Amino acid sequence: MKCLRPYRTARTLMQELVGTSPFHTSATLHASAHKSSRHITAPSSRTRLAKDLKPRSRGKLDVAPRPKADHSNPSRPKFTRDSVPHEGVSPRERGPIRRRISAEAHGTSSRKLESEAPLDLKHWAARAHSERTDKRAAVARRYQNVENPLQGEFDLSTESESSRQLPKNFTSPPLLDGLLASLRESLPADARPTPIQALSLKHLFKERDSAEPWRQFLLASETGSGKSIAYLLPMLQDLKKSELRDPSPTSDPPGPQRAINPRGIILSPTHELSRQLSSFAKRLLHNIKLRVLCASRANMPSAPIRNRTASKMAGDFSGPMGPGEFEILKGGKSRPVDILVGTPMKVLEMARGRGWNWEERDRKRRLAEDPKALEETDPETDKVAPARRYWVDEPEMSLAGIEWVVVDEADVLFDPDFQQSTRMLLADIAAARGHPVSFIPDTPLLPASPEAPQTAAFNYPFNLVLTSATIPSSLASYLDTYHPTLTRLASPNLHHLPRTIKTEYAGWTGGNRNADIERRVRRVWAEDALACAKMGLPVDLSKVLVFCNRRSKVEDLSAYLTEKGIKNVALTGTADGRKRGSNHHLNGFLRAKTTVPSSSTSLPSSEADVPPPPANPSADPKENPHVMITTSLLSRGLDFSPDIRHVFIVDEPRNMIDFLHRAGRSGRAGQEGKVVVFGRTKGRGSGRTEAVKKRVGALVA
Ligand SMILES: Nc1ncnc2c1ncn2[C@@H]1O[C@H](COP(=O)(O)OP(=O)(O)OP(=O)(O)O)[C@@H](O)[C@H]1O
Repeated sequence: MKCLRPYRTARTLMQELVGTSPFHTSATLHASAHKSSRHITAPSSRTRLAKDLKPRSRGKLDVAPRPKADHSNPSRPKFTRDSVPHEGVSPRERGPIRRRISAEAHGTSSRKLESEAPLDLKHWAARAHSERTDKRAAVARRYQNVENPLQGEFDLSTESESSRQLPKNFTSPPLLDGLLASLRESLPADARPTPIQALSLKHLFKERDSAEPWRQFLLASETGSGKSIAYLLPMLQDLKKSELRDPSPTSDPPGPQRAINPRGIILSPTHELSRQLSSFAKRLLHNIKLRVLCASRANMPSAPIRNRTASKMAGDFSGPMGPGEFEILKGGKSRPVDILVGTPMKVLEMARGRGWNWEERDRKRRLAEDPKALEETDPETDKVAPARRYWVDEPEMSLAGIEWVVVDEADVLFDPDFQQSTRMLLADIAAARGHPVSFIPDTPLLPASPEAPQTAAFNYPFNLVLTSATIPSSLASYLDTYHPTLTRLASPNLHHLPRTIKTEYAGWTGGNRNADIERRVRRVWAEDALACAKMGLPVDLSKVLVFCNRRSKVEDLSAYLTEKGIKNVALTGTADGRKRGSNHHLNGFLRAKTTVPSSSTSLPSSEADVPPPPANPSADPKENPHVMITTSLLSRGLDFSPDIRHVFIVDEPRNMIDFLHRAGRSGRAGQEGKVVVFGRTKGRGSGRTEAVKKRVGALVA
């Protein structure tokens, strides 16, 4: 008799066909959730925030005291949630008393009375209120047990008495009149130094000590807290003062004379940030007349040009160039430069000569394309074929006069992608100033062995200022080893979200994710329109910044929103707009030069005062893009317009450092902002969202 085939489930059938189970058992789900949360909870030392900044040796740490709540400030957001629902009396206070009296009068239990009470509007409101508060208390209890990644961070008990006596305004110590005037033009009239600026005023303005002329500082404070002013003011003031002391130095700086001889350099990770910083520095300098140059792509191409002949390359340098003058290649206009702003690679290119690393880059490129390409031997000489020869231009910048170096976004510029060029440049400057420091290219940035930390210290012959909103453990241990005398200045809110940023979570519906994002954008605009209509103000729709993890996702979402009639700007590393020498591709999203955040908003006193809303074509999202979609490229340092009140994080943040920087593009300088984190709230992947929620919850100040 023919034997019956055993009963096979759909699962086993599929397993046989595809070789693995396509279904998720609870075990595999758990494993995948565990794997994904491990991805977030066990970051490497590069992506893990440092637990403290206490120097292990001679360096100092100064943490600004926590500012006291200023209730008199009208710009402070007023939270009306949980306000008492009726007649100004809390139902929590009233409820039990009424119940007690009634229970006594009737001789019954309060529980019974409560259930029998008629459900009028007041009771309903009281019950809704207590349900809400209970729910919030439950959520708070849930997050109480979350391990705070920053526990023990910046123990304020170590704060010295003197750190409480921080300058309360920008005149103390006196800034140069011209600098103070420019600063006042750039900030609101009632602006006071932020904690990091107060620390800078206290520590960075000290007169140079002949015994220790060069100092090293770390400025660490949350995003949007004014670090740029904290380092620009002391640097600009010092450079101006030294110029006033010695207007025409008789002796040129040592070393070869070059077209530009800056006295200060600001390094940043992107061209966009360099341009914004240089234009901000220009605004601060227009009264004291120092000169700033941004070394951006506008000045010269930065990629190797393969079919470039030597004569064409030489042609770029037509025109006379004298010491202290810089021949702008396109304009042909020469001008002296005091401060240069640029990326480390760009500045190295100017200091070493264009093309200095092209041979090596070409070799690496060819090796990446075909590992055997460079092994081929030349049949005539029987030698390994050499890499292609490139023209190396004359260096056009001298590093010998540099007195200040600022490394903005230090955690990026000391991460593996940038650290080699950053350290190479610092070593070049030290060598040009006659005090070489040891630098071995290709060595990874690792702390030296504990036995020899002091011998490894870098004593650079210039003032060095490092700034960042996040200090990863790897950077903290590097600084301990190589910069033992570094003075660390930190704000009390470091490694937390700015207080003005609220977080919100949005669940995917399970359908098209792009459609979910579109719906959310439209909801933001509907809320804005309603709020404006209520106040009788012209419609002012928020701009939304959307962060994705991958370029393909940026392009896909951009195409979808365009199809749905939402104009947007999609910006990835290879975007054409980035190749121009300006920030025009970010127009409408970056803080405008003339925009000064107002600390007090005056509202119309009555409806009769409300002027008719003017037609503003730029406020129409169909005319003007109100959505920018990008990757982490634009998450660093850029000062976005206060119109950006919403940041959407649509892909799970890679780590909390990334999250803090992305979220920090809104809610800058005390403005309100909201970060909306998308994730799965049910089913597969919801564990990952829960892990992100916990991590983000720990960052809320
Ligand atoms: N004391 C102040 N009062 C009011 N506004 C200020 C003050 N200091 C700076 N600002 C404004 O705050 C905004 C953010 O400043 P800035 O870009 O320097 O922040 P940041 O700390 O460098 O941020 P990030 O970490 O994102 O780079 C700027 O528009 C600046 O003009």
